[in-house]
Formats: sequence, C-alpha cells, structure tokens
Amino acid sequence: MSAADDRRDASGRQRGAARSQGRTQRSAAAPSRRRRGSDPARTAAYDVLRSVDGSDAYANLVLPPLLRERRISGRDAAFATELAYGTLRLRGRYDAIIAQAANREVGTIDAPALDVLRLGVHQLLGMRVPAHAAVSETVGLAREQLGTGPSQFVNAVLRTVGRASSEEWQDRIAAAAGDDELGRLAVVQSHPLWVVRALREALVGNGRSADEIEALLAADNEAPRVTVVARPGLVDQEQVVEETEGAGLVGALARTAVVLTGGDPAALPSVRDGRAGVQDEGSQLVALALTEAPLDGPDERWLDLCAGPGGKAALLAAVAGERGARIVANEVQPHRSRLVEQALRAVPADAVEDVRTGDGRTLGADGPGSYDRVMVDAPCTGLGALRRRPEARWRRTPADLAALSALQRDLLVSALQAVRVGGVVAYVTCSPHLVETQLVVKDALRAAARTGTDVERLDTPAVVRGIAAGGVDLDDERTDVQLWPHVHGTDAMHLTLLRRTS
Ligand SMILES: C[S@@+](CC[C@H](N)C(=O)[O-])C[C@H]1O[C@@H](n2cnc3c(N)ncnc32)[C@H](O)[C@@H]1O
Repeated sequence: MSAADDRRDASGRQRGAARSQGRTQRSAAAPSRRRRGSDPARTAAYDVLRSVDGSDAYANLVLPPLLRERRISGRDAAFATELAYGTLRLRGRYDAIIAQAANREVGTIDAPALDVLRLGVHQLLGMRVPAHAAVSETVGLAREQLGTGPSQFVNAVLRTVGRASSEEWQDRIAAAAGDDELGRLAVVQSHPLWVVRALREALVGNGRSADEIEALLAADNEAPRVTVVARPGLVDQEQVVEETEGAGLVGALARTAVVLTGGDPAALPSVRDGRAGVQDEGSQLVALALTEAPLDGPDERWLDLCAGPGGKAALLAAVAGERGARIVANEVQPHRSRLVEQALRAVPADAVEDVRTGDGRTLGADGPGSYDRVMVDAPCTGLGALRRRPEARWRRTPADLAALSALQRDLLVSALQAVRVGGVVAYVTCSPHLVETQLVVKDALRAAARTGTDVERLDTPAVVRGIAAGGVDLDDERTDVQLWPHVHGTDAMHLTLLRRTS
C-alpha cells in the first residue's frame, strides 16, 4: 500500500490511486458497478453489518480478515472500522431516528436496506462526513447492493435525516420515547432497557450515584483506546512507548500499560513476538492485583482457571517468571487452549508448568489445596465491555444470566478448593452486573463453607490502590473493586480478592 493509496478526504470519500486504479469492487454482474463502484471501505462496513445481522457473526472477528483480504488499510481501514463498529453500537438510537424519518416501523424495512440506512445515519450524525458525501456515497452503495428502487428510498430517508442535527434528532426520539427516564436513556444512548436497568443497579450497588448512568452509557458508545500490556521481565513499558514512535503514552493505572493514540498495535515488534499484547488496562490491573495480594506461606504455583485466549495468563506468567513461580493455565475449549499457548510463546518455559484443556469446575476437587494463587476470570455477559464488542448489547438477554451465574459460582467454588489454605483467589468478570459479581461471590462463599472451606475477603481496594500508578477512584467502604469506563477509562471489570482460611 503506497501513501498515494492511503487517501481519504474530509468527506470520508476515497480519492487518488485506489479509486483511479479501479480497486473498487467492480463486477460484471452489477452494471452499476461498472459505471461507478462504491467506496470499498463503506462496502466493507456494509458486509460486516450483514454478517452480524444475517449470520450472527462477531464484528471484531469478521472485519479484520475482510480488510486484509480486500487490501484496505491505513485511513480507509480506520474509516471502515469506525463506520461498522459505531453503527452497530448506536443501532438503537439510529433505528428510532430512521423510524421517524421514514415514518414507519424499522421492522417493516428490509434488513439489507435498513443496514444501509444505519450506515448512512452514522456518517451523517456520528462521523464528520459532510452531508452531501454521506448521502451520495450511501445511495451509491444502496444502488450497487440493492438496486434502484431501494436506493431511492434510502435517498429520501437520508435527506430527511440530514435536515436536523444529531442533538435535534436525540431530542425528538427522547420525546417520542415517553416519560420513563430509563426508557428515554435506552433509546437515546442506544442500549436495551434491561441493560440500562442492570447497569444503574450496578452503579448503586457499588456505592456510586444512579445519576452516573448517562455518562456510563455514553462511554459505552465511544470507541475505546487501544491499550498494550508490556509483559514484565519480557519488555519494559518505556521500550514499548519508544516502539510506538510518539503514538504511545504510559497508562494512568497499570505500570504495564501503554495507551496508543494511533497506529496498528500488531505492527509493534514487541507485540509481534509476544513480549507485549493488546489488553485493556482494567484487565492488566486485576491480573496484577492477584500477583500483589497478600498471602501467607509459599508463593510458587499459580493457576489460571479460565485462561482462554490467554491475555491474563500471559501477564501472570510473566510476573511468575520474575518471581521463580510457575503457572498452570486451564481452558475448557481446545481451540482457546491453543490461543493460550500462542499468548504464552514469549514467556520463559520454566514459568509455565502446563497449558491444559479441561472443565475448571472439576479441577478443584481433582487437586485440592494445590495452588498459591488462582485467577477465576469467569465467562460472563460482557456487559462491562460493550464499547469493545459493538453488537454484544443486542445479542445478550436476561436469560443468559441464570446459566452464566451458576457456572460462575461453580468455577469460583472449584477455585476455592484448588487454592491451599493461606492462598489467594481473584474472582474477575468483565461485567458489573450484580448477579454475576456480588451475588455469585456470596453464593460461592456459602457453598464453599458447606464443604468446610472458609474464606476471608481481602481489602481489594487497598491492593489495587497499592499497584495503581496514579490515584484511583474506588469505594473504600467495599471489599471488592468495580472499575468503570466513564470513571477509569477501562472496561467495567469486577475484582474480588479472597484468601482461604481453612
Ligand atoms: C472471560 S474469558 C477468559 C479471558 C482470559 N482470562 C484472558 O484474559 O484472555 C472466560 C473463558 O472461560 C472459558 N470457560 C467457560 N467455561 C469454562 C469451564 N467450565 N472451565 C474452564 N474454562 C471455561 C471460556 O471458554 C473463556 O475462554
């Protein structure tokens, strides 16, 4: 890709070499394409939306290979990414706007046309693409993908949307949503109502004000910054900053974190060879907290019970290597165990005892009292990482909670059996939902006590405060820690540190 190819003007429209060299998805089957191919970045975003809606695909798994296959890179790739992910995050808001502008329920609009409309609305209201370019390029995409009739409909709706600002549309859809404050927030901030309610309860249940809900929902709608972990003993934080050539800053919380202001993390030498990796700063902080939690007795054998794909296991193993400890990484899904092996490739071999595939729920009973430190990074709804998984909020349902919380409790009980008396367990979720966090911990402690395993809650805020580079806003009245995107700039990670006493 030459610099000449990497051109996208302020309108978000591709210009220069890529367009003139004809790399614009032409096809003999579509005469309109021969006349004027639509922009590959917009076509890529459209294809991602169709895969997500039509085939239940995950956008962050579909988009990167699609960009590589079509040789879309640089600013075009960034444009396609923001267009696809931003549209998916704000789908709820945009559907309410489209319904008003088209004067019909979105359920009556064909799914492919609705996806094109959503992309057009995001360009008009959520990106800095001038209205004429947003409309004409999106209508071109509609003509190419759907034909002339649907493209005229898209044109009419987008012209109506373009007549008002984002703020004006938000006022209109808020007014149409009725008097219920949470209902209004759900539509305007583009979250399902049950998620809004659960997040508000989680704020209050963690000693924060219910009034923060709007800021939290708004933070979920922002593209997260890419954060890299410099794995201790393998590469220094400063070295990673240097590799970024001015596009990296040390993180505000974790001594391992480098926050990228631009560029492709995969291009950094330390990320390529596994001495560093892409990891949210909150994930880094909770893994480091387990390594620093006070423990009685030896500190030699660690376990990561739910390790796939291996982000936390690699950080834990790097610290274990520095201390002469060893880690066992367990994961139930074989393909995710292979990802753990890959994540651990740069860690010295003597810091990794085993990467095993198995059900973590039986591991404690099979080898009781065997570990000094245990990480339970439990499978969860992911409601704390909605900004990172653009379509997740539309996929999850309250019904997911019952199955997940039972699994989470069983995994934590198993971890409490696997750890030796005096050893510590970290219970972690990337969800702040009270059912998956505080209630699971309570249930698991009760269940463990029934089998004679007693546990004390450690002062988790004190441990996190001890390792956070700068000040960190935590509730000292609680023994657990809940991070928040709108407060800490991290995913909403939950951490409870426990020490086994008998
Ligand atoms: C939140 S993810 C862990 C993320 C990982 N710690 C990291 O930082 O990369 C939860 C993992 O638990 C795994 N899992 C689900 N059920 C499990 C079980 N019964 N035993 C062990 N692992 C399980 C899932 O396959 C998933 O890989």
